[in-house]
Amino acid sequence: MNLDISQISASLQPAVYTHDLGKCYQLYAQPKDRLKQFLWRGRRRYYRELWALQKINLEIMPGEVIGIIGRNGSGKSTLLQLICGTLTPTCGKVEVNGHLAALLELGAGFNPDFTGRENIWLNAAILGLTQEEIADRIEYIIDFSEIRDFIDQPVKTYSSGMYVRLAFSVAISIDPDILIIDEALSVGDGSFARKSFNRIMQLKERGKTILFCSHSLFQIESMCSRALWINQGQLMAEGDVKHVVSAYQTFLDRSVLATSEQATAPCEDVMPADTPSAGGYVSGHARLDKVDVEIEGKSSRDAIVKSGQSTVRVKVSFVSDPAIPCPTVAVTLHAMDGRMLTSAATWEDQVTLERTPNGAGQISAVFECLPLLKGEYLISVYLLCEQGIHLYDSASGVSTLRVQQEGRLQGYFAVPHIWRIDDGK
Ligand SMILES: Nc1ncnc2c1ncn2[C@@H]1O[C@H](COP(=O)(O)OP(=O)(O)OP(=O)(O)O)[C@@H](O)[C@H]1O
Repeated sequence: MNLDISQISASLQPAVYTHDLGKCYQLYAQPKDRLKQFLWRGRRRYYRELWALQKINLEIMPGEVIGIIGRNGSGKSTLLQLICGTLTPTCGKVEVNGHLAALLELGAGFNPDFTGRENIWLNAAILGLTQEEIADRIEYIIDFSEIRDFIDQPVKTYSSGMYVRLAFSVAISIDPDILIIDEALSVGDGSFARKSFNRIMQLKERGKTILFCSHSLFQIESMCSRALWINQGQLMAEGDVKHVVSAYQTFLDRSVLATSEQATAPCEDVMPADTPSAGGYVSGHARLDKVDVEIEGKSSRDAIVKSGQSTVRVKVSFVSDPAIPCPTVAVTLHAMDGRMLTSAATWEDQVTLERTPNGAGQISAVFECLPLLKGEYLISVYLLCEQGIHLYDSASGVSTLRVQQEGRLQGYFAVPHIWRIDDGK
C-alpha cells in the first residue's frame, strides 16, 4: 500500500485556523475628523476604536459544520468576512486550507450594467474558476438560477429575487471545500429557497466544511455539530452545539435586551412570492393557509385562559406542493418580552401530517389543562420541511393568552410534582 504522507498531513490540517484574530474599526464622529486624522498623521487621535472582534482562536477541521451565534452586532459577520478575506485583520492571523465559497452579501460582486450571463463569467472568475470551468458550468448555473429568459438582460433590470438566485447559483457552482454562509440559508423565495437549502445540505452530506451564522438556534441545532457563541467581539463559548446553544439561550433569557434579540425561534416570515398554482401552493414550497386558536372550543385571538384548567387548541391549515415531502409543524409559546418558553413539534413527536392530493392538510396541537401560570403569553406557528429544518412559513403572535390563576404561585409554569413528608429515613 502506498501512503502519501503529504496527503495525510494535508487532510489533518484544519480547514480554517485563526490565531488571536482581531478586527478594530476606527469610528469618526464627523467626516472632517477623518481628514484631520490624516493631516495630523497619528500625532493626535480623532477617532474612537471599536473592536468588532478580539482574540479569536479557532481550529475548524475538514467536514465540520459550525454554527455561529450571537446577538446583533456581536461580530459574527466580521469573523466570516475575515475568514473569507474580504476584510483584513487588525491583528492575529487566519489560514484557510481549501477552496472557499462565501454566501455573504449575495451579488456584491455583480456589475449592474452587465447582463446576467456576463456577470456569471465575471463572478465565477473572481470565485476562482478557470475560463474552461466556467464554460463547462455556465448552462448548469443558468438552469439552477431559473432565470434563463432574462439571462441576457442587464442585471440592473432584475428584481431582488432574480439577483439573489443568480448570485447563489454562481457561488454554489464552484463546488467549494469550505462554504461560508451568512444568514443566507433561505435564499430568495418560494421553491428556490428550498432548492438552495437542499443544495447546501448536499454539500454537508458530502463532507464539506460549512460555517454559517444564523439567528435561528433551531436551525443551528439541526445542522451543526459544533457551535461558536460570540458576544461583543469575544468568543464566549465553543463546542458541542447543544451546550453552546443552551448557554446562549440562558444568556438571552438573563439579558434585559432579550426582547429585541428573540429571533431565536425559526424566525423570519417566509412568504412565497412565486405564482401560486390552482391548488394554492407554489411549486416546491408550502405555506400556512390558516391558523386558528381555540380556547375551550371557542375561536379567539385574545383569550382568557384558566391556569391548569383550560384546553388550548392551535389549528393549523396549510397548502403544499404535493411533489415535495409532507411538511412538519411547530408551535411555540412566548412570554411577552419575546422569550420562548416552550415548543412542540410534529417531527419531535413522530407525528406525520396528512394532506389531500392537492397538498392541503390540517393539524391541531392540543394543550390540555394548560399549566401556564398567570400572565400573558403569545403563540406562534411554523411550517417547516420534513426534517424540521428549512422554514417555509411562519405566523408570529397568532393569539395572546391571558392566563388567570388562583393562588399565589410565581413563575411561568406549574411543573408536575409531588410532596413527600420526609420521615428522616
Ligand atoms: N465597516 C464598519 N465600520 C465600523 N463598524 C463596523 C463596520 N462593520 C461592522 N461594524 C461594527 O462591528 C460590530 C460587529 O458587527 P458584525 O456585522 O460583525 O456583527 P454581527 O454579529 O454579524 O451582527 P448581525 O447579526 O446584526 O449581522 C458592530 O458593532 C458593528 O456596528
